[in-house]
Amino acid sequence: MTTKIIIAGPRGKMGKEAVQLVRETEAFQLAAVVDSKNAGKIVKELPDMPDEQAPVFDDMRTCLEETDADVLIDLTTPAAGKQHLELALDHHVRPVVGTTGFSEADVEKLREKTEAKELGAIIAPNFAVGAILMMKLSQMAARYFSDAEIIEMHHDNKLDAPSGTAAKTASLINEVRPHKQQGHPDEKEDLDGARGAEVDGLHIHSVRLPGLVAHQEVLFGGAGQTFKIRHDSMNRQSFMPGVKLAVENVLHLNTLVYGLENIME
Ligand SMILES: NC(=O)C1=CN([C@@H]2O[C@H](COP(=O)(O)OP(=O)(O)OC[C@H]3O[C@@H](n4cnc5c(N)ncnc54)[C@H](O)[C@@H]3O)[C@@H](O)[C@H]2O)C=CC1
Ligand SMILES: O=C(O)C1=N[C@H](C(=O)O)C[C@H](O)C1
Repeated sequence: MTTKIIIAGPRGKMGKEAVQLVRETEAFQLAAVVDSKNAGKIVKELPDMPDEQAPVFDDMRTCLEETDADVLIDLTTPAAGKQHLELALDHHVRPVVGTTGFSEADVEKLREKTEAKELGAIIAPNFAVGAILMMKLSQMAARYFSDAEIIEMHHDNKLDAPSGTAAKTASLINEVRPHKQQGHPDEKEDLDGARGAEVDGLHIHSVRLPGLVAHQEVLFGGAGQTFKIRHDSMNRQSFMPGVKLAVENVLHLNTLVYGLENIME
C-alpha cells in the first residue's frame, strides 16, 4: 500500500530532507506540499527542488480539501504547526509533527482531539535515534542523580527556546525524581537569565551560534562526581530514519504519541 504524504515547509532545512526521504521510499508518495508562498506551482519549480510533480499550496485548509492524503509531515514554525495539526485532524489526515515549540497544554489539547476522532498523530520533539537514547538514558540516570542541568545548543536560525528536545528531556527527568529546587536556596541572579530557564526546579540553558546544528548535554551531579550524556546531530539526515518510522507507525495509531521513544522497539 502506498502512503500519500503532504509536507508542510518543503523549502526549509528539514522540509528539503523530508521531500528527499519521501521520494526515496518506495511505499511513500508525495501528494502535495504546503509552502509559505508559491501556490499554483509544482514542486520542481521551487528553487533547489527535485524533479517532482506534486502541487504546491500556500494554505493548509485548501491543500487538505483538494488532496487525497494519509499523512501530513509538518516542519514549519510553532504557530503554523499548531494550526496545521488541528486542520489535518479535521480532514482525517494523520499528522507527524517535527515542528517544535508546543507547550504541555498544547499537547494535552491535541491528545483530546485525536482521542475524540480516534485518529493517530505523532509529535516528535526529536527524530534522531541518538537523541531519543539521550532522553531515555537521562531519565534512567535521574533515578540515581536527582540534580541535573540541560545545555542545548543550536544554530542561530532557531525560533523557539528552549528546544523541544530540552523541554521533553526535562519532563522525562521530572517524571522520575521527587520535586527538587536545584542550586543554593538563597541563590540570586545578578544578571537576569544567568541561571537559564527553569522547569520544576531543573535548569535549561539555550545556546544559539552559527556553525551549530543540534546538540544537547545533560549534566548530572552527585557528591564527588558528575555524569554527562551528550548527543550531536551533525546534519539533518540524522532525523530522517525517525521521520520514516513515525510515518509508518502513525497509520496504526488512534491517539496522540508525544515522543518517538514511545514507538521505538
Ligand atoms: N523533530 C525534529 O527532529 C526536528 C525538528 N525541527 C523543527 O522543525 C521546524 C523546522 O525547522 P527547519 O527546517 O530547521 O526550519 P526552516 O526555517 O529551515 O524551515 C521552515 C520552513 O517552514 C516554512 N513555513 C513557515 N510558515 C509556514 C506556513 N504557514 N505554511 C507552510 N510553510 C511555512 C518556511 O517558509 C520555511 O521554509 C522547527 O520547528 C524545528 O525546531 C528541526 C530539526 C529536527
Ligand atoms: O530547530 C532545530 O534545528 C531542531 N529542533 C528540534 C528541537 O527543538 O529540539 C530538534 C533538534 O534539536 C533540531
